[in-house]
Amino acid sequence: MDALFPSLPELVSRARADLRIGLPIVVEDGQTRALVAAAEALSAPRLSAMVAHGTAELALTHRRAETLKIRLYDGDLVRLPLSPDLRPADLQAMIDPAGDLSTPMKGPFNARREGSATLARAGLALAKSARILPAVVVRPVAQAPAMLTRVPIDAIAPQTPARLASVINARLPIAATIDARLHIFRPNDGGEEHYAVEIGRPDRSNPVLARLHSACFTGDVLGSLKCDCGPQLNTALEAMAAAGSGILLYLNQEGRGIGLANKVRAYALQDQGFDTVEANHRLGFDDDERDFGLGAALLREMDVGQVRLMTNNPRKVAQLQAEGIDVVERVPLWVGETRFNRDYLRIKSEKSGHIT
Ligand SMILES: Nc1nc2c(ncn2[C@@H]2O[C@H](COP(=O)(O)OP(=O)(O)OP(=O)(O)O)[C@@H](O)[C@H]2O)c(=O)[nH]1
Ligand SMILES: [Zn+2]
Repeated sequence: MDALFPSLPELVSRARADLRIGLPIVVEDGQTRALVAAAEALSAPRLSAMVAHGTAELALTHRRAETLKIRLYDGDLVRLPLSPDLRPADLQAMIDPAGDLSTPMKGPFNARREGSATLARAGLALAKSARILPAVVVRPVAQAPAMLTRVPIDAIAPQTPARLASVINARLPIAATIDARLHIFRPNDGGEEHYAVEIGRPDRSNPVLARLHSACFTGDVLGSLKCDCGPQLNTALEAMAAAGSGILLYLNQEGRGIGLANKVRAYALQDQGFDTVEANHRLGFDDDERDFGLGAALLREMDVGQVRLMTNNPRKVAQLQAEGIDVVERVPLWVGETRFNRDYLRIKSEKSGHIT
């Protein structure tokens, strides 16, 4: 029978789906457990039920805490006590920076010092991996309610990478070359699928011309002028076609790993005057939430051990090296500057260390 029960990665997958639809989950650390719900997705009746006992708290990342001027006692996060008469609009104002400038009189907020932040931290990690705002309502409980998904804390540890399996590949003639093949990879934790475009037949005994491209719906599909992703994608494919071979990994890490909805939230903040990094911070995210270990795992899956990597991002080079992929050369990829993305590209080199 045990074979029919959910594995830890499967529980995480369920938990992510539950959070996104506004259902609380139970996070357990030994005998300690709490209900955890995504603040963004909670309906008014569920929010009332979560805060009714007066023991619930709101966990926010240190990035959001900085914007709200909340003193940190837990290092990377804060826990704010929630009163039983909390109104949905007040919660919204704490978690969502959209109204920070129009209603700047929030607070002062005092974070909890007593108790453990372990379950709250796990809840925030899950919310990030579900691509929703990193803001969770946490309520300690003695017993786990039977109908809710229960996740042991060990399953949520960020150092537990998903295993990726090749699903299928097929020939795909594209504008850059007719000699291309599209590969689909699927993780075992219900997360996003990732793709590889293989151009020609790369010789694995030599360094392979490679690119880790992060999904950008606005740039890749709509031709947005706010970033350089579309031109980078096309230029990389054309360079591989010209060289006769190469591998472009298309990683579904939209918005530097925060998801499209949050990226568009960041764009709305950029409309208010914040830059790309400040916008991420106000939403509660770090500058870059991507894990390029994923790229290394896919390259290994495709039998590639050495690459000439097309990128301006030194983090990509460092993370691939750290994961055992030999980056023998960095090939710069500066294309697609427009008057709409000039500041964005400048901020990337000033704040994110991109090599110009
Ligand atoms: N959060 C956020 N993500 C953005 C923004 N603009 C573009 N992105 C995302 O950033 C990712 C592309 O990252 P880049 O920094 O252009 O490129 P890189 O992949 O880090 O580095 P290169 O290899 O040099 O291109 C894609 O996932 C885009 O969706 C933004 O303003 N905010
Ligand atoms: Zn883009």
